[in-house]
Amino acid sequence: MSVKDDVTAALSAVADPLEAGRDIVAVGRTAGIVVKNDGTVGLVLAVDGLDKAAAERLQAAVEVAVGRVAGVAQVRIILTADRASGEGAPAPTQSAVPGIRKLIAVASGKGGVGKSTVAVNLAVALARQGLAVGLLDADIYGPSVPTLLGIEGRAALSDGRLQPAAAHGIKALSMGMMTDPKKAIIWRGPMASSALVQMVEKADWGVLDVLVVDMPPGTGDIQLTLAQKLKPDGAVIVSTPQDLALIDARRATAMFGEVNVPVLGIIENMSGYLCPHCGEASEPFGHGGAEAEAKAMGVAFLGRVPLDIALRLASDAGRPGEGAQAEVFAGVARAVAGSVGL
Ligand SMILES: Nc1ncnc2c1ncn2[C@@H]1O[C@H](COP(=O)(O)OP(=O)(O)OP(=O)(O)O)[C@@H](O)[C@H]1O
Repeated sequence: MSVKDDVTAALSAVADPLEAGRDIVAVGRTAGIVVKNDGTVGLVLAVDGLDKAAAERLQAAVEVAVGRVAGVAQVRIILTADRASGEGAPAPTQSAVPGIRKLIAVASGKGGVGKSTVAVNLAVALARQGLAVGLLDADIYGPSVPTLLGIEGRAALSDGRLQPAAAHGIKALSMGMMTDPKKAIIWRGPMASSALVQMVEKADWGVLDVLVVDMPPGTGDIQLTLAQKLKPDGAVIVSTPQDLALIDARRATAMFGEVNVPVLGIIENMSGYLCPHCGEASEPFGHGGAEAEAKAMGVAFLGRVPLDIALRLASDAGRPGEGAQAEVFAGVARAVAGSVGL
């Protein structure tokens, strides 16, 4: 038997607090069991119908039962209160999607500023910090996450559910894995945003600490609808130092403000040029513009990534998390995780 089977068996031995004679697996309180290589087990526990004390007792019972299974080093339980919860029920600790604790949008006011590069490297850096991470490439105009992660082919379906691909320690789904890359598809606004919301809600992500969503660039209807429907816990805005990009970054910040999504901060990408030959840094577009803009808007400045040919080459080859910029992304990941309470 696998560790997952043993975990399920252990859960089946926990009595349901409401339905006498039945266990918590039989009544459907458990879902999304994942077992990681380091022995961490994650699962979703529905505590609807229970008051705070009963929910805490059940959580403790599950922790003890699963913790006793051979091969389990750590147990992570995500509580959900899906069905109408009574007064005093615990506040949900996850995002609006059961099984996904936090959702972070990576956005930019305009295209081509390196939003996808940042989203992929941020996701990989978060995973290196021990978090279970998913990445949704919601960029309908130019989905680049498959290339950036070195993923080929279409997404698999199992039991009618889309299966994210595993790469570089994260799970990923992309619009580019839905269609023939050679065929252009024309999405009408509402169609695109509802397809994307379904990819968050219906795909088989398992239990995630955080889902990073690489948003479509810009601040139009699709972006606004997505931000409204996905209700991210926070947004990271990517900008280059040029004035025009900064005006768009301001628009993107305002758009998230409109739908009450906190902006976690701004990253200045292509900030200065790192000469691959002499290592000298020059500044064709200036630098520091995004930092000043962040200050003016009262949002955090998360860091700057220079124009680095090594980063572009690694990105094109599907090898994120390499080279001199890995440290910058690790710092951004720590700041972002901290600000959403991960
Ligand atoms: N800091 C950087 N140094 C060097 N090249 C970079 C850097 N950031 C991004 N690039 C390169 O710039 C190009 C555009 O980057 P990316 O696809 O991430 O941008 P985007 O904002 O997501 O674009 P889109 O408008 O398609 O969404 C890619 O070739 C990428 O490798």
